[in-house]
Amino acid sequence: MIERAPDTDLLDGFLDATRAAAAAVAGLVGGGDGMRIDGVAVDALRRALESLPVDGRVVVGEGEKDQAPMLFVGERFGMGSGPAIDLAVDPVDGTKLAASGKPDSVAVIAIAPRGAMFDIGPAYYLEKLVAAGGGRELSLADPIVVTLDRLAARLGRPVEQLRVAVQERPRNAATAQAVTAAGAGLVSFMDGDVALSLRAAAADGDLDLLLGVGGAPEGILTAAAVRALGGWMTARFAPQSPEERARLVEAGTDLDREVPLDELCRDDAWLLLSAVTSTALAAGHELAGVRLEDDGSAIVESVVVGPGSPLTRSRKRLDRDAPSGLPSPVR
Ligand SMILES: O=P(O)(O)OC[C@H]1O[C@](O)(COP(=O)(O)O)[C@@H](O)[C@@H]1O
Ligand SMILES: [Mn+2]
Repeated sequence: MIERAPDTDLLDGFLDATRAAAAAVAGLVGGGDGMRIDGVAVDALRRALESLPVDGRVVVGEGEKDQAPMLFVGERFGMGSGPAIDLAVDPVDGTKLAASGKPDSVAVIAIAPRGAMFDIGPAYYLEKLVAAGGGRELSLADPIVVTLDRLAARLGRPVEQLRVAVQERPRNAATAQAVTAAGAGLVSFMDGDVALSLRAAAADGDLDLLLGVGGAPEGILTAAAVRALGGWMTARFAPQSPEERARLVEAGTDLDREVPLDELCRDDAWLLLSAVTSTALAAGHELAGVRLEDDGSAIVESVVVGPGSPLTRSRKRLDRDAPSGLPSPVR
């Protein structure tokens, strides 16, 4: 879809929005106030998106489930003319990690041509399978032991050498147990499944697979990057409360259907993220968390994942007074 691909300047404009979000929360990292972090990041993102030369629409917002500040689904942004771009956004994935100064917290968006990203509707949660090295034969419908055998065969390594990330939640306990019982290495993580999913999709053996139920918006953000990383992903709805289930049923959702990567993201897409705290994305790709300098400027490390450019890194200083820079430094 080259004719509709955002040009380099536009991609950098979107990346600047995540940089502005990371820079805006720099002074709040480790301060314990996750809600404030979310609010400040949302404001900075929204402001940076306003001036982009696009006809922009938010299709996946984040924060509703936790009543956190958010960009709303359906919200329009940009100057109104230019390419029709859909946006999935999580101003800070890993808010708790940022509030406690722990790794893997990122300001993250994904962009794609209009209509390309799967509509999660009223879903808060998805069950996800994210794998390295391609593998459309891997399905959530199979027992985990079968999936691990298939992945091991595809990667040419014994199951014992596979590393499988599972978010540490009671809802994922059986999954974690099945991974361990099959003899694979379990990597439990508390939060931040966008960063962990990218590591799982990258074919470098750092992580080989991510399994379990996590946030639905994070799933769509992840899908945008998995193709470019040469990985595989599949997901299905996994409502975690009767209310969520009822909302999905009301919306006519087929809860049993597994949604493969080419439906989660139907066209070329780009994931753009800036590190709030230090974030490993693949072997040899570790982003430093945002750093505030004495003069009030912020150093932000970022990455773009997209067609033809898996994991393009950058580092940028955002001056306190720059138009697209820090809104007003928070300390
Ligand atoms: O914390 P929950 O409700 O189990 O939801 C899981 C989701 O929360 C996170 O751990 C953190 O997300 P936020 O910081 O955006 O709230 C995600 O990475 C994950 O997908
Ligand atoms: Mn999140």
